[in-house]
Amino acid sequence: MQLPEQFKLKYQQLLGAQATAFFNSFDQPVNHAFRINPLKQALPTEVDLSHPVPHCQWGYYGKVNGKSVDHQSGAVYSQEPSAMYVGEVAAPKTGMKVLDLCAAPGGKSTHLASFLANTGLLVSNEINHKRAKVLVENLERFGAQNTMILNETPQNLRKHFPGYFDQILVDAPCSGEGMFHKDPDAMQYWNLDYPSECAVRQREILRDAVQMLTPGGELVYSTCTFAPEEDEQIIAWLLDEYPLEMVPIKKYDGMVAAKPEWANGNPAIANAVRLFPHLFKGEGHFIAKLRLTQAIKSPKKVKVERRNLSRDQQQLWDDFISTNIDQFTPTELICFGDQLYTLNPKTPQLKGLKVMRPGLLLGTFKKKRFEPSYALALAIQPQAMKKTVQIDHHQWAAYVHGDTFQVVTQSPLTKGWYQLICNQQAIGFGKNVNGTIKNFFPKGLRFSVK
Ligand SMILES: C[S@@+](CC[C@H](N)C(=O)[O-])C[C@H]1O[C@@H](n2cnc3c(N)ncnc32)[C@H](O)[C@@H]1O
Repeated sequence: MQLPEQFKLKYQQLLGAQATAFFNSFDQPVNHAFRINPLKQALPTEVDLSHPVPHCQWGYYGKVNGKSVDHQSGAVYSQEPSAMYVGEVAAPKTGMKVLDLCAAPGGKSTHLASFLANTGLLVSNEINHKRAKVLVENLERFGAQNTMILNETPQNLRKHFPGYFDQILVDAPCSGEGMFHKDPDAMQYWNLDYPSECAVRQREILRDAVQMLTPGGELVYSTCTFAPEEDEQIIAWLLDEYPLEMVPIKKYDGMVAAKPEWANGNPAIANAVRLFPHLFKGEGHFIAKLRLTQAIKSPKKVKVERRNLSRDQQQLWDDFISTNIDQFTPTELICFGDQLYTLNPKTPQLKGLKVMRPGLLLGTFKKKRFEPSYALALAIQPQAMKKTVQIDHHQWAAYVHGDTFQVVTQSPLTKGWYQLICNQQAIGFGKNVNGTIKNFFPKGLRFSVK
């Protein structure tokens, strides 16, 4: 690969004897991997689970077919091996309130949701609207029930959530040197000054992030770049500027300590970790974990959002639940227009925020009926449903293409909603009308399986 000349000079100086191996790693095959989704009870069946990633409990080396049941049902999430270590370092505890500040397309958010296991609250935020839509798709497919998705600037979030979160992940926009290998186009933005320009933005984001941490709260900072300006030097600045202490990170084989000598020499920086592609089977990452030792912003008393359903809406939802689902009792509900969502009882008032999803989208009220959402179908375990129907791969292909299809069962199916199951995974809702399953797969997600 033709790396920028100044990039080579810079890393020749920084890495010395290791530089050649580092440059050669850009000519090696890309490392593919995926995580399995612990929120789904059944294991994926179309991927190879014989090569586990040592540093990620749900990680496996290998490729996922984007047009497979495993992918469409959210049973797997493609993620390169070094990016997987970010979620593993964060490892939020169940019940925590967690913010993923730079979240799209959702690799780390889905990983955080795996740890939270439908407890606590995950606020998954993306500043770019187009990317925020992809984030919604990926989180809904993953089936996380406790996630609010926002499309906000860090500055605006800071005003709504002072001192609020137990953990914040800043997977920062960066110069992306670790992407050059997979996507050589990423090189076109690079010049010698680019890392320092990115560092200005990273400091801005972090200034807002630390103010949203509760005392004792954790800040995880990561980049997919090798540039010390965006890695060690950012951590040095954070330690100088704020009451933060480093939390040591376990270094698996091939991972190395961050380099204090590439910043101001503060030895605490070595608690952070570097994943270099010539030493480790992955594209490369920098990860640091810090803890806030004293309050920066005293949390103001947060006014929480309130349930706002009309009596008719409540009745329609209760009827839907009693006919269709055995085990699902969201504590709070909220209507946005005619759409019904779960609402975490700790959710602060949402006025003034660009909300993509206040919680799990349950469905839509349409005149005198309730239509369940695709997101709900993917968030409920088949075992918790009253009515499911097994479909084969041909019927699945018809479903994801947007077609109706027939089902033949020993005793005829009753009228109404069914969760459709293929390879033991929930893949959506269908409505049975005389043996024909009407299709409710969202139009924007349809695809054809060749
Ligand atoms: C490295 S990517 C995040 C990848 C994501 N965490 C994942 O694992 O899928 C960084 C994200 O930061 C967003 N971003 C760009 N400028 C930002 C800013 N000023 N504040 C917050 N986020 C920003 C980008 O749109 C991008 O989606």
